[in-house]
Amino acid sequence: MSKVDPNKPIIQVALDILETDRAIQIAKESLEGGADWLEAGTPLIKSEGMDVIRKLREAFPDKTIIADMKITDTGAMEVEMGAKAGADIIVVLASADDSTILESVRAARKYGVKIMADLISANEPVFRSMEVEKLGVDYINVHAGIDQQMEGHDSLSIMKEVVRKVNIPVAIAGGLDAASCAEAVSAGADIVIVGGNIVRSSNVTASAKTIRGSVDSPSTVRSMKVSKDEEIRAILETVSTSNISDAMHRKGAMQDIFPMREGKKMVGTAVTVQTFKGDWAKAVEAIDEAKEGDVIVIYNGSRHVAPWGGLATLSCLNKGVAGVVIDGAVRDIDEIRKIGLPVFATCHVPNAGEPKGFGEINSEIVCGNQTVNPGDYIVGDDSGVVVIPKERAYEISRRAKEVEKTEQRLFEEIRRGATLSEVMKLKKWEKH
Ligand SMILES: O=C(CO)[C@H](O)[C@H](O)COP(=O)(O)O
Repeated sequence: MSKVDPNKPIIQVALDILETDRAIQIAKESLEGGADWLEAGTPLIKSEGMDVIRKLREAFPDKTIIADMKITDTGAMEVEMGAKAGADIIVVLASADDSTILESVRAARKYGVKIMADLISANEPVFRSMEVEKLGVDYINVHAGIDQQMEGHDSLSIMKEVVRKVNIPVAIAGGLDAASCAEAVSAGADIVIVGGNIVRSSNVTASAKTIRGSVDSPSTVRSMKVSKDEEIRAILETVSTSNISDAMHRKGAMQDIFPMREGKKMVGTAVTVQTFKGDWAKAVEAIDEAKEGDVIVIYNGSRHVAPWGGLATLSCLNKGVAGVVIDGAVRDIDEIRKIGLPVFATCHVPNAGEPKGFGEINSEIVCGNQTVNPGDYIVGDDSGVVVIPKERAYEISRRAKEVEKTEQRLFEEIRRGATLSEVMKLKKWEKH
């Protein structure tokens, strides 16, 4: 059942979901899209226990089921549990002690199941893959964990080395999408393990089909190399400020800053301006400093005199500035709305201040009660504005994308008729 045909790579869908009934539904939809193997993900097993394996076995009697138990100790006992619950393949951490791996392999032989060794966080993963092969494991998984992926790790380069060193089937996991699956298969992966990009999709079947297509015809998939900044901006264009706030554990949102025109998304890197009540010189000079794709972020601190209006907004638009955020007032709101550049501010008033020239451009400021440094990523939409420190922009943008994917799936379940409290299993997950 769990054989690997070298000419037909396997798609293993990782059911990293917390509830059995949702996991079974998503498993069905993935299989309809062309997935081959079903993995009970580690969070699913932790949430539901080994019973989830029994339920998956009952629902899918002929399918290969993997229990991603990430065994670190008591190998024999845990493999026995997985096998008796109905798993075909049980995952052991490659970084576990040799004695645990040996015991897992022995128990697997006794109960007629296979062992997959997961190289996640293993020291010297290529060398360890050869060692665990010798210890008798049946498959190797070269894996960048979800937290590691958020910081930019990927498993492809290590996988390319591992496939040259071992003779057992090699799986790859870690944020795979259609493009990276195609690349992995072309580089020799026998099994691609895909979680988020299938199970958190609003159309699981279509997403599994896309992966199937890329795995079966990898040469037709084009992947584009882009810079980190381009990647961050591209992700931030697709997520909301609410997704980002969730990803930052409710940090980063500016207080009392509102869109002056709704329906305008803004993504860019900060040019900061510290000014004083109504003094608009530095705010306007910052337009000359700003580059295309920057957001000018101004602390002005007055609700009664505006350091910004229609002329400055048009000047920004001409320079390709992505938007403006002002802790303070703006004026000419009708012109600003017509020009269409995203402008976020505390309020609007008719009074202009004076261009006195106090303050600074590109120093650390506080705007909307959030610290902003030059180069931080600023995102605005109808919900408000969030600041992402530049050092964590790659990680946070990717985490926000995961939040967005999870919400897409929840929206789909609500569209199908469930209530929010049902899809969230609120009662079950209330804090005790
Ligand atoms: O084992 C896992 C995390 O430890 C995941 O199942 C694996 O990384 C696949 O999920 P994704 O494609 O979302 O990374």
